[in-house]
Amino acid sequence: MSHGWGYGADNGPDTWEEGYPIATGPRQSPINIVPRDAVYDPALKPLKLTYDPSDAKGILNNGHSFQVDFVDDTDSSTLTGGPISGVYRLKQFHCHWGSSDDQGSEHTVNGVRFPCELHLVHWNTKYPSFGDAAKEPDGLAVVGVFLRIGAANPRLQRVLDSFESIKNKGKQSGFGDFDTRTLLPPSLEYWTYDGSLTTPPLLESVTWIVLKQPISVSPAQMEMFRSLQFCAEGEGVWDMVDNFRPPQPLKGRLLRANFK
Ligand SMILES: NS(=O)(=O)c1ccc2oc(=S)[nH]c2c1
Ligand SMILES: [Zn+2]
Repeated sequence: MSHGWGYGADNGPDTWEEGYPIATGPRQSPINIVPRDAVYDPALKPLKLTYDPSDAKGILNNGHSFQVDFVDDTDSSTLTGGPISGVYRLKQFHCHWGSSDDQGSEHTVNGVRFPCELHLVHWNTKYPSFGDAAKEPDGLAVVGVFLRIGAANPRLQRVLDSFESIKNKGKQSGFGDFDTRTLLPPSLEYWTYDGSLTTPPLLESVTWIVLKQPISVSPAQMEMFRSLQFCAEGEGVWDMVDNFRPPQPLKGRLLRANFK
């Protein structure tokens, strides 16, 4: 049985092209963000993120990251404005992180890697579902937030505290009443570009919205991310770390900013 994609030596990002030829496509993510190359676009609207805490459903270890899933059958948790048109619903959030504090993010800024990157995944309600939207060039919008080492972040703690119940792949537990808005930094200034999912199937359906201002995370909190496991219970010990895809070629794409 061919093992699935992952982040190991024999199934990591450099091997993904075998199963997913789009890996070398024209709008792959992540990218290295070079602020001086970003074009300020005054037509870009401010982001409007409206999240209902009661939409939080559960938290899952999917073998690649953890993800917090949301009820998405109404417009109660949405993203509007910014570079997108229409209404996108919050589906899930997850993170990517490193084995040490000097790596872990997927996007980089002037080549600088952050220890962790948060992704808030939304789908365009002009399509019937996330799965349908993920196949469309304007189907998804992911808000990326960098985490940088600093003071412990109390807003993260509720997520981190749930990790002991989802240590291994396939484990899930309830995760209700969570105000996702509290994870965002004070400033919603952003860069935006057309990209893709950063994990297989690498579909080129994502409008990326990467916030300029990071949020904080402490070294001890980063160790809690690293307590998760890639493998299922009883299948050995394989710390869930370095679950990030490195930056991909920009291939002539425009990077815009909603700030000067
Ligand atoms: N890392 S990411 O680009 O935000 C992202 C978001 C949603 C996804 O759904 C599948 S399947 N793979 C995904 C990757
Ligand atoms: Zn992601």
